[in-house]
Amino acid sequence: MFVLVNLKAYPCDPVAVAEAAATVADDTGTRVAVAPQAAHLSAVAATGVETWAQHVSGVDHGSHTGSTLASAVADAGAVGTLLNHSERRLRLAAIDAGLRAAEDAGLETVVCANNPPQVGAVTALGPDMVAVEPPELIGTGTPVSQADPDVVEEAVAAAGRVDDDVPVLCGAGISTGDDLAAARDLGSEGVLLASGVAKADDPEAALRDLVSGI
Ligand SMILES: O=C[C@H](O)COP(=O)(O)O
Repeated sequence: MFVLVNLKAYPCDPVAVAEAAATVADDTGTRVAVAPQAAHLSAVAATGVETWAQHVSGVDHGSHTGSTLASAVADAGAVGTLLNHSERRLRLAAIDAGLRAAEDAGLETVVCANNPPQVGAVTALGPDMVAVEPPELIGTGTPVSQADPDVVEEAVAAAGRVDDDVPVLCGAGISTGDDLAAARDLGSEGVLLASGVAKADDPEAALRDLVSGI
C-alpha cells in the first residue's frame, strides 16, 4: 500500500512531518510520501522522505509567471506529483498537459477524481495512479472507505475497464489503520490523506496507527 500525505496549506511543520514519515517508512517498510507546499520541497526532500509536489503546471520553460514547473519540482527533490486535486481542479486538457510535463521531468503521477466516472476518464490519459476522493468527505474525518465503500469499489472497476495496470488510491477522511485496511479490502492500492497527519499533535504516532492496518 502507498501512503501519500498531502500537507495542503495546513500550518504544520513540513520538515517534522517529513522526518516522522521517513522514520515510519524505514521502520515498517511501508511506502510513505509527503507532498508539502512547493516552497518546502527541498527541505522536505532533504529529510530523505519520498517527496511529491501537490501540483505541476502543464508548461515548459518560458513566459509562464506563477507556474510550477515539473522540472523545477524534480530539481527540488520531488519524485512525483498530484494533479487535479479537488482543491486544485484542472480542465481535462490541463490534466493531460500536466501529465506530459510530469513525464518529461521523470515525475510519477497521481491524478485525483471525484467519482468513478471521472476515474475512468482520467485513467484514459495515462497517469501512473489515480485517486478517488469524494469532495464532501474531504477533511471530515469520516473515511471514504467506510462512509462510501461502493465509490471505492466502483472507482477500482472504472479504472480497470480502461487500464487495469493503473493502481487506484482512495482518499477523504482516512486516518486510522482500520480505514487503511478497509481501503485495501475494497481494492485500493494506497491512500491519499491530509488532516489525519498534518493536523495531528504527533504525526509519527498517527502514521504508525495508519500503517498498522496494512
Ligand atoms: O489530499 C488529501 C485529501 O484531500 C483528503 O484530505 P483529508 O485526509 O484531510 O480528508
